[in-house]
Amino acid sequence: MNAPLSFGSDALPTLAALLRQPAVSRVLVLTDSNTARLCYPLLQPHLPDDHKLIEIPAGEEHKTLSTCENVWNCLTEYRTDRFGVLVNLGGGVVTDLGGLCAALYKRGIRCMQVPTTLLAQVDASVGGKTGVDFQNFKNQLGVFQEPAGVFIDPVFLQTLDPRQLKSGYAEIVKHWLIADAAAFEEQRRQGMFVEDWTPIIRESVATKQRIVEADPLESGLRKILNFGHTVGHALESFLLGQPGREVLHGEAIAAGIVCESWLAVQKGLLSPEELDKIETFIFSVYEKIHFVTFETDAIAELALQDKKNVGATINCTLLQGIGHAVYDQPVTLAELAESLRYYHRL
Ligand SMILES: NC(=O)c1ccc[n+]([C@@H]2O[C@H](COP(=O)([O-])OP(=O)(O)OC[C@H]3O[C@@H](n4cnc5c(N)ncnc54)[C@H](O)[C@@H]3O)[C@@H](O)[C@H]2O)c1
Ligand SMILES: O=C(O)C(=O)C[C@@H](O)[C@H](O)[C@H](O)COP(=O)(O)O
Ligand SMILES: [Zn+2]
Repeated sequence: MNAPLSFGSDALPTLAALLRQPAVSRVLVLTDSNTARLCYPLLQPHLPDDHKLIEIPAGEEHKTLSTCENVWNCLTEYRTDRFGVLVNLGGGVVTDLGGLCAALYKRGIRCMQVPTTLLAQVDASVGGKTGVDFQNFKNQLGVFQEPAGVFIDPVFLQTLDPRQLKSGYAEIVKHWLIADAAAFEEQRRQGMFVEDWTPIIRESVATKQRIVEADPLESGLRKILNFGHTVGHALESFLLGQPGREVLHGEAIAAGIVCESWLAVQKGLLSPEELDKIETFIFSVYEKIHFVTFETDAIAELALQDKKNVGATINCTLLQGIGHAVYDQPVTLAELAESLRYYHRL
């Protein structure tokens, strides 16, 4: 079941009321170095006076087990008991990592997600996937654990830089492509022009919640939420830890969307005209990610660690027409590498 979700200007007051209940022994707030500065001042008036702060460095490179250890050190030093509540205030790195820290500390304490990036508001804070990267493989360690609540207030987006907004937008586009052809068509016609994110966030969250509700542990249908991620994660992993070449999660997923749409055309699931619409739209928003052709095999091989695989079979989620996705579509390493070469040539 999806966690209770509170949206808009009600979100933080609702959180405040929950944190003041007697069943909460202590409130701990997890931030990264940016959200400590830019988002905590908005949350602070809603917190009990005796809350404690835990800060981690910002960035995907810190989404690791060693950062978790620092968080667990702090929880332990503050003598947090099982009735402590961890409030994760940040983007997807903080909500994923904080979710995992809460799930494992003393076999599980409650956490509340307060997402502060567009990406975390429409995707990462919803659905209970927690995790950290390991050996640069994305979310290699993690558990499914729903938070005690999700509190989405678009006010946090006011300080977010445009590159981060675009990164989050990729997951919105993914939701349209797998489940809402009409919304994709509307955005395609007007370009990425958004005056008010609020209705778009609401819609996107509702799409994700519907899918998660049907298959919370990803035994089937939920795999459609992973569209763009077989290639996208491989690309993100490949570039992670190469100074100056790192890309944001959503940027990698935008590239993955193009590659996997091309794969769908090869399998006769998507028409060339639909592929053209998708890639024209993607390139109207995102710059091309640079790699050289001789790197394509190495990038493709990283997909051997994808969580949708069974044994040596790489299972992709592909579009069967815009607005509809099918999961467990086997693809070969050679096909994945070819899709990257197609992207490279565009
Ligand atoms: N669990 C899931 O279902 C799920 C879904 C999608 C993505 N993810 C994960 O989410 C992560 C990406 O999340 P992200 O894009 O939010 O990145 P992020 O958490 O790194 O945040 C991006 C940057 O924005 C800063 N920031 C956060 N809120 C801000 C604000 N309001 N104003 C100014 N700066 C702010 C952060 O400090 C960081 O520097 C990836 O690790 C990805 O794997 C998880
Ligand atoms: O919620 C899901 O399910 C997703 O796949 C959403 C993705 O956008 C997200 O990036 C997720 O973290 C990927 O999960 P993984 O299982 O491929 O690590
Ligand atoms: Zn994603």
